[in-house]
Amino acid sequence: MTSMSNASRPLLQALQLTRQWGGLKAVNNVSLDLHVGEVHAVIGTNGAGKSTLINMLSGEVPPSAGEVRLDGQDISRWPQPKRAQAGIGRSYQRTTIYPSFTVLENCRLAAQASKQRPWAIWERAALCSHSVGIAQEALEAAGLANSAHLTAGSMSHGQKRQLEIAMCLATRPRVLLLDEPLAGMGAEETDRMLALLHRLKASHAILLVEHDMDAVFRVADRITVMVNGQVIASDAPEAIRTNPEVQVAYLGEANAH
Ligand SMILES: Nc1ncnc2c1ncn2[C@@H]1O[C@H](COP(=O)(O)OP(=O)(O)OP(=O)(O)O)[C@@H](O)[C@H]1O
Repeated sequence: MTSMSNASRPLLQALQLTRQWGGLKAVNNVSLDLHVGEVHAVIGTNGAGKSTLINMLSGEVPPSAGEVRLDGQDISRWPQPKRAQAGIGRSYQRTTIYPSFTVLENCRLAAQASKQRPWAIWERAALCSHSVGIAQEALEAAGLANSAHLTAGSMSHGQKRQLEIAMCLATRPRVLLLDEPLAGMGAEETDRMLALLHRLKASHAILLVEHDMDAVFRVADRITVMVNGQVIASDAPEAIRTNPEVQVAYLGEANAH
């Protein structure tokens, strides 16, 4: 079955989202749905508005117009921490790990930061066994259980990106907003990450912004194509591959490089 037949209620929805920077509409009237069980990829040329779209879904950038709904509830005015509490997790293009801490410590800090426990600042961090438990679960899910005691800075680029996903999982999200998780990865690291995304989609709704087209077509259940802030197509991968407008606007250009 393709995503075309997905009749479940979307977990996260963008409804006619627009973000204007001065005279530029970086995101222009974009609507899309994220469902548990699906990887929904958003592709487009540099500056198409993909990161701005993610930032509006995660709460880092307020929309100029339109709505974000979680479980049918309008969360457009919720700040980023409240959205994270409600289950919207995201990874960034840049690396956000602490290189001198261990893999487990990085994950535990992410777990702790996501909880509203103002008094926790007085606890010895290592004693916070609840967070350690969550961190270990996240490392297990991300395939890093055996690397828990490595110093994060000593890991390969691919493992660091896996750690970022683990840190995101440690916040116990239901939605994963992933901004170029495959950037700079070799073939083997890419395979590992795609297998991870495939596993995670069973229990998460995943939005994937990614430039690696081969990878996108391997893992996505639905692909939305953006050009100059607007959606020009949103469909199952095979329909996107053969869509003439997409080929002219994007895939042709991508193939030409
Ligand atoms: N804070 C900002 N202030 C002004 N303009 C911005 C800001 N953030 C993004 N833009 C502009 O909005 C447009 C969309 O940028 P965005 O980063 O969302 O694109 P993108 O599709 O993620 O690009 P890339 O693939 O290069 O990451 C670009 O023209 C960019 O210069």
